[in-house]
Amino acid sequence: MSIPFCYKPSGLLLHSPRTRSPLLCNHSSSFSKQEQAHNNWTGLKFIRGKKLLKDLSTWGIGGPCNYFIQVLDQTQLVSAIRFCHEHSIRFVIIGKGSNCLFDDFGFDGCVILNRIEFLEEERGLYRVGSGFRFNRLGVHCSNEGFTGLEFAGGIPGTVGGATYMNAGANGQETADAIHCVDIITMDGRLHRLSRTDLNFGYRSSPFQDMQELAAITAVTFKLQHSGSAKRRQHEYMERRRTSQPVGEQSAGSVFRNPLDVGVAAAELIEKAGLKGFRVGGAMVSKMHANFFINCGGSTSQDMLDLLALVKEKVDQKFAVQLKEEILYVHPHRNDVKSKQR
Ligand SMILES: NC(=O)C1=CN([C@@H]2O[C@H](COP(=O)(O)OP(=O)(O)OC[C@H]3O[C@@H](n4cnc5c(N)ncnc54)[C@H](OP(=O)(O)O)[C@@H]3O)[C@@H](O)[C@H]2O)C=CC1
Ligand SMILES: C=C(O[C@H]1[C@H](O)[C@@H](CO)O[C@H](OP(=O)(O)OP(=O)(O)OC[C@H]2O[C@@H](n3ccc(=O)[nH]c3=O)[C@H](O)[C@@H]2O)[C@@H]1NC(C)=O)C(=O)O
Repeated sequence: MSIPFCYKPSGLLLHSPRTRSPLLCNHSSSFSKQEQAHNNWTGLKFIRGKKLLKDLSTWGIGGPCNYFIQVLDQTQLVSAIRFCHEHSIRFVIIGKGSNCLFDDFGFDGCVILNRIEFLEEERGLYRVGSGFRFNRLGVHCSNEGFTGLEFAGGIPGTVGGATYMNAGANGQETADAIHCVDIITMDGRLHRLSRTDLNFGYRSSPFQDMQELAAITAVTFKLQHSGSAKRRQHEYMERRRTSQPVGEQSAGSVFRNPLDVGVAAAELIEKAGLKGFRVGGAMVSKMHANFFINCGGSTSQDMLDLLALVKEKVDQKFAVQLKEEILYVHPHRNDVKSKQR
């Protein structure tokens, strides 16, 4: 199946979460007892009010979500989305939570944790579940002598997250290796989108603006043979270990590089004298200035304040307006701007 038109990304707001509201139904939840901790729905077990988002994010920040469900295959994912539709519950799909800032107030909708992890391979074509670890895929393909995903080694996200963000490093991007993407739309239908119909950019994908998208379920990558892929993957991993605070609680780069300026966000932040700068438990990494660390006990507000302060200082000093790469998931609303200062 394919969607017969081309999705074009418009101006992106990467700091704005695409918390998806159910489009079809409008009746209220059938759960009468709010204190009920678990619910079964067509065999799926929803955890109510007890799952802490800090345990689902690499930043280690975030309060409880109203509903939580882990899905292991596409059928379960469709059922979970249908459940949200039928009970008018907003939902977000997350992978490793390596690019998300959750709020201490949590999330009043449903968090769907994507664990669709299959891998099918045939002569350079790798069809992978969107919950498959991107790091593991990069190492696996490079070890098998295929080039295109060497940069994925060391990236903490999932294949779905990497496709959604068009993750990149070391001059390679996820989009360059994509052959096609399988998605579920909000009406519950499955579609296969060919790479030629998808416009990607630096850290941008058509999925970020696709109103009818419910979730990416699988991605097929087309890779070429290369005798040097394994060596390159090792080099990239070593470079990452020596330049990024790998063992600390972070969400990778917090700002996108301002391509029009031609200077990395990290360099601007360092030159503004902000390395090691702290707000509460949140700190600009002393190792890499575009990584913000939860040094222990950072609240979401600490991190939001640090983001705002760094933006302000860089703007004052260099007249450059940094844009977030990370996604802030607002606890109640789709509109996050009111929360950011
Ligand atoms: N280059 C590097 O070193 C690093 C790169 N990263 C990148 O950050 C990204 C984070 O990946 P990951 O941790 O898995 O993502 P997250 O769990 O952080 O999810 C982030 C957002 O991506 C969207 N998303 C994730 N999975 C899916 C899916 N299957 N279908 C539709 N939307 C989805 C959702 O957006 P919404 O809610 O708006 O729909 C979600 O809120 C990756 O691109 C990763 O490679 C992260 C750290 C370091
Ligand atoms: C970590 C991420 O991706 C990373 C990816 O791992 C690396 C490696 O290729 O390249 C990007 O970082 P980056 O642009 O900061 O790359 P680096 O090579 O570390 O630094 C760029 C430049 O900034 C300078 N730099 C870096 C860190 C620092 O504290 N100070 C500084 O001045 C470096 O000297 C270099 O001249 C991606 N980030 C973005 C926003 O494009 C992520 O997306 O989460």
